Order: sequence, then structure tokens, then C-alpha cells
Amino acid sequence: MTRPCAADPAQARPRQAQAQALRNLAVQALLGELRTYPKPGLVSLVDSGSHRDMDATTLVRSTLALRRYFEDCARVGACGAAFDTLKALGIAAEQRMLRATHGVNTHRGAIFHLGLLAAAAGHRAAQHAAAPAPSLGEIVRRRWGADIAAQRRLAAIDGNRPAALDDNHPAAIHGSRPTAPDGNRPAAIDGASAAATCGNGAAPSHGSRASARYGVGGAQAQAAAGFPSVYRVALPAYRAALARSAAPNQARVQAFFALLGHLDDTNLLHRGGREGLAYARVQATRFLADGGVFQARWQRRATDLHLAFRERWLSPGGSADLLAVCLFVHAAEG
Ligand SMILES: CC(C)(COP(=O)(O)OP(=O)(O)OC[C@H]1O[C@@H](n2cnc3c(N)ncnc32)[C@H](O[C@H]2O[C@H](COP(=O)(O)OP(=O)(O)OP(=O)(O)O)[C@@H](O)[C@H]2O)[C@@H]1O)[C@@H](O)C(=O)NCCC(=O)NCCS
Ligand SMILES: Nc1ncnc2[nH]cnc12
Repeated sequence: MTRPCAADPAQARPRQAQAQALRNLAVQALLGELRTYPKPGLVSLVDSGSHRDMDATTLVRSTLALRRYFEDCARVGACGAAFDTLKALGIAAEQRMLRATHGVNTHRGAIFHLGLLAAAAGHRAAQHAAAPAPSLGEIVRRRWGADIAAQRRLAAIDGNRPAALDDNHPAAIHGSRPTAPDGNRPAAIDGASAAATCGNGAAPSHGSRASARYGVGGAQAQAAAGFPSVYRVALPAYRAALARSAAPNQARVQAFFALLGHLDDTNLLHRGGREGLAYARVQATRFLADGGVFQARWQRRATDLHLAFRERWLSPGGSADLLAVCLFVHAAEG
């Protein structure tokens, strides 16, 4: 059982140190994602990919503005925080991000994912110090999965009519809807029924619109299910590459391509529709099938793909966020 933090002052100092350590891991994960190159369509230290509104400086500013948020999540997670507490911190963090970036959405998905995982890590440190602990993703699923699913259902009730039911929508015209791959849609959440608002009256985000329109799970589905794409796809690719003595950037690129080949990335759907998502998946799958970062001239090939994504104005922001999640989980779980 979680003890109320106020009743346990002896724990205050170690918990603060723990929260600061987790904050640092979250910041390093975001900066590690930013440093990773080539990652098709995305911002890095080399260029801004398919973005006119942000560059590396914008992403660094955003990351620094989130430091306190990650620490707070870890701290309240150690005290058994409810989802509403995390959500309030998340909304405030989104506002800080927007102030730091002059209104550009740099890290909305990362705020959601890494906030939950920092809270899970805080909880794990407080509860499972000696025993074999569940994974951080499993803690997120068990503690907050139902609330995340409920938030998503609420959005469906509040929201606009899903565009997949709109007569003008391609899915209605062609009578088909893409199927989410295994692991990107938990049983508790039916992406197809999701509507395009946040459930709080806020304007629908690009991601939630795309989720509703194309019937895919998106960020909330990932989190509610305990991040299956990270545990089953990204982490194995990352760890296998490290074990084959890939350099850190090489291993991150391999994990990134594994995500790109698999994820229902709502940013790709928003920018490129179903064709954009399919194009990204096929290219990533071919890259990996040809040896990924272990093939000859892998950098040239990945850079060519980066340029091709730029030409098509595609930006896989969801894969970027989950790469950061992969780096965080790897560092925090050891
Ligand atoms: C509940 C929230 C998570 C809101 O989610 P939302 O309803 O917006 O929809 P999602 O598609 O689920 O995506 C949120 C962001 O997560 C990233 N993402 C996308 N696909 C996936 C996926 N399959 N799995 C995991 N994560 C995914 C993605 O974030 C990145 O892209 C962002 C850039 O996006 P955007 O500005 O829309 O796109 P651009 O192309 O750049 O725009 P233009 O240039 O064309 O104009 C960037 O931020 C990356 O992080 C998705 O965007 C959540 O917001 C939440 O709960 N927040 C906590 C606070 C809260 O509860 N608020 C109330 C909300 S209900
Ligand atoms: N490197 C990146 N480029 C574009 N959008 C992002 N969202 C999160 N990381 C990103």
C-alpha cells in the first residue's frame, strides 16, 4: 500500500533525490531523441526535417521547460498519485511547453508518455525497492490504464462525429478502414470509436482527429496498454543493436526505424493520410529487412529516406516520442 508522503518525512530526502534522478533521465531521453540522426522527416541537430515551425533550439527550449514537470510526476508517483493529479500536471506542462516554444507543439505526446512513466518509476522506487518489480509500462497500465481509456471514451462522447463516418471521408468512400497492428490497440480502447476532442472542450488536436478519422489508437492507446510498441518493438531492436556493439546513435536509429515500420503514427496520418503512413511503414520495413544500421552505407540510405520524407512533408512525431520513451525505459529499468 502507498503511504501518504506527508506522514513519512524520513523518506522526503531520498524521494527528492530519486525524483531528480528520474527528471534527468527524462531530459536525457528527449535530448537523445533529438540528437538521433538520420530519422526521416524529423528535427535533429543537423536540420529541421519536415518542419518550418521548429528546429533543434525549439526542442531544447521545450525540453528544459519540462524539467520540473518530470520531477513533479516522479514525486507524486511515489506518493501513489491518481490519474487526475498527473493530468493536471500534464495540462500545466503543455502550457509551459507552448510558452517556451512560442506556441509550437513540440512535445505533447512526450509530456503524456514520459510524465506517466516518470510517475510509474517514482512509484516503483517507493514500493518495490527489494522485490522484483513490474516493468514501468506495466505499472502505467495497471495504475492508470483504465482512467486513460475512460478519458478517451469521454472524448468520444464529447467529440465531433468521427470522420470515418463522414460521407466525404476516404474510409467511407472506399468502405475500408486500416487495421491497427498488433500491440498498438489495447482491447479496452477501440480507436475506431474515438472522436476528435480531448474530452475537456479543448479544440481537437491533429492527433485526435487522425485517430478518429482512421480508427487507430494513437498515444492514449499506447499508454493505456503499457506501451506495447516500446516493449515489443523498440526496446528489443535497441538492445539487440547495442549488444552487436552498434554505436549509440546507430542503436537509436535502429530503434527508430523499428517503430516507424510498426506504429500507427497519428502525425503521419495527419500530414499524409493513409498513403503517408503506408509509405513510411514500407520504407522502414525495407530498410530493416536489408540489414538496418548493419547494412553497408546505412547512413547514406537513411539520409536519402530523410530527404524523401522532407519532400513529402511527412513527420513521424509519434515515433520520435516513443524513441524517447524507449531511451527512458532502458535507462530507468537498467
Ligand atoms: C491525451 C493526449 C495524449 C492528447 O492526445 P491526442 O488526442 O492529441 O492524440 P494522439 O494522436 O493520441 O497524440 C498525441 C501526440 O502523441 C504522439 N503520437 C502520435 N501517434 C502516436 C502513437 N501511435 N503512439 C504514441 N504517440 C503518438 C504525437 O506527438 C508528437 O507529435 C507532435 C507534433 O504534433 P502536431 O503539432 O499535431 O503535428 P505537426 O505535423 O507538427 O503539425 P503541423 O505542423 O502540421 O501544424 C509533437 O508534439 C510530438 O510529441 C501526437 O501529437 C495528451 O495531450 C494529454 O493527455 N495530455 C495531458 C494533459 C491532458 O490530459 N490534457 C487534456 C487533453 S484530453
Ligand atoms: N525530433 C522531432 N522532430 C519533430 N517533431 C518532434 N516531436 C518530438 N520530437 C520531434
